[in-house]
Amino acid sequence: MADDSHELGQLRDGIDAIDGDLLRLINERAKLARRIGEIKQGNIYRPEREAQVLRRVAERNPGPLSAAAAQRIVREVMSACLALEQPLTIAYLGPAGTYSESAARKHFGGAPTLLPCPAIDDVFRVIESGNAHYGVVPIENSTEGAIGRSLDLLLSSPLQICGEINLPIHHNLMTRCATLADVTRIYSHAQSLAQCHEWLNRNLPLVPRVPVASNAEAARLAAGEAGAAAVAGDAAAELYALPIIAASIEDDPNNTTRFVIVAEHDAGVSGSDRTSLVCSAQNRPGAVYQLLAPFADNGVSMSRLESRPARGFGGSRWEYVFYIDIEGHRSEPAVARALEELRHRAGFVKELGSYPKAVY
Ligand SMILES: C=C(O[C@@H]1C=C(C(=O)O)C=C[C@H]1O)C(=O)O
Repeated sequence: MADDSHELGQLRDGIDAIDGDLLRLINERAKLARRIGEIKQGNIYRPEREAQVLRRVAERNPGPLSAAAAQRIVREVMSACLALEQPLTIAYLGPAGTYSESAARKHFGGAPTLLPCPAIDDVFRVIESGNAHYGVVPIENSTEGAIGRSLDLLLSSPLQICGEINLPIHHNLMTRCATLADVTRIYSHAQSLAQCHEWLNRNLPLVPRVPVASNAEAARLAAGEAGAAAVAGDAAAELYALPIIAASIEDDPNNTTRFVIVAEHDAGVSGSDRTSLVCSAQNRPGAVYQLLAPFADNGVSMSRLESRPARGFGGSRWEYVFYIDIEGHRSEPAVARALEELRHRAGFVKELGSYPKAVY
């Protein structure tokens, strides 16, 4: 016992010494970042540089910490360093406690001020009016498909995409009830109820499901009403201090939502990038094939193709617009050539931005 405590004491002295070194080094790093901030003009935040830093952390990580754990730590260090250069305000689809908030924190860390917006339209508006630096909006869900409003706004807004965030979506059942048997109604967003319907059918088949505006709103209601439960994420449980009585109840364990970061500019080259664009095709045979040929001809991979009704865009001439994600940055020769050829073929092309692929 005495030896044990002697060894523990030595180990803790070792940890204290390392923490001292870490603190000194982190502050040295912060001074360099601050100096870079003084030299840089305009755009302070560099998504491509942050992606490179995080990728290198995974490549060089000697363990035993997992690459993801090491990346989360460095993400927070960068977040704090960037705040010294420029305190950021990030708009997101609120209210507080939503998955959009979790996505914003995952990407920007703890330092920025987060500004919850009541609708996706408001996220675009506050950035356009200069009341936030960047915005986080959902763009597609692996189970439910595209988020139409975000696609429509990207088409009509001058904002660009400067980054993407993949967030695994884990729904939890949270309630003040002691057991499942005490739950008399379940609040959640309709999409989340749909994503958990097998679990709910199995475990709470007779309990009414009440769709509400957001998962965070569901948690707020469940916190205040006896017998009520909510299906929502960890952030909502924490915000409303609701005990989770069943975790990860989504039917598809790989359920993931992809978010994009919108800003006045897109990002520079990081070495592993994606480019998003939207274009129109006429409603005639072979039109879509014609549109896509420049990518194949230039060896550019396409990672996503989504069509949407043109909805008054471009008069009645175009029936559909196509949202296309390709691999590579618009400044890379093969991508630039493919885009140039596309411009000759499509009635309309809008580049939505080039940005680093999500790192983790
Ligand atoms: C330090 C810089 O500015 C910011 C902070 C970074 C960091 O802490 O590593 C990286 C990119 C920028 O968002 C930089 O441009 O290198």
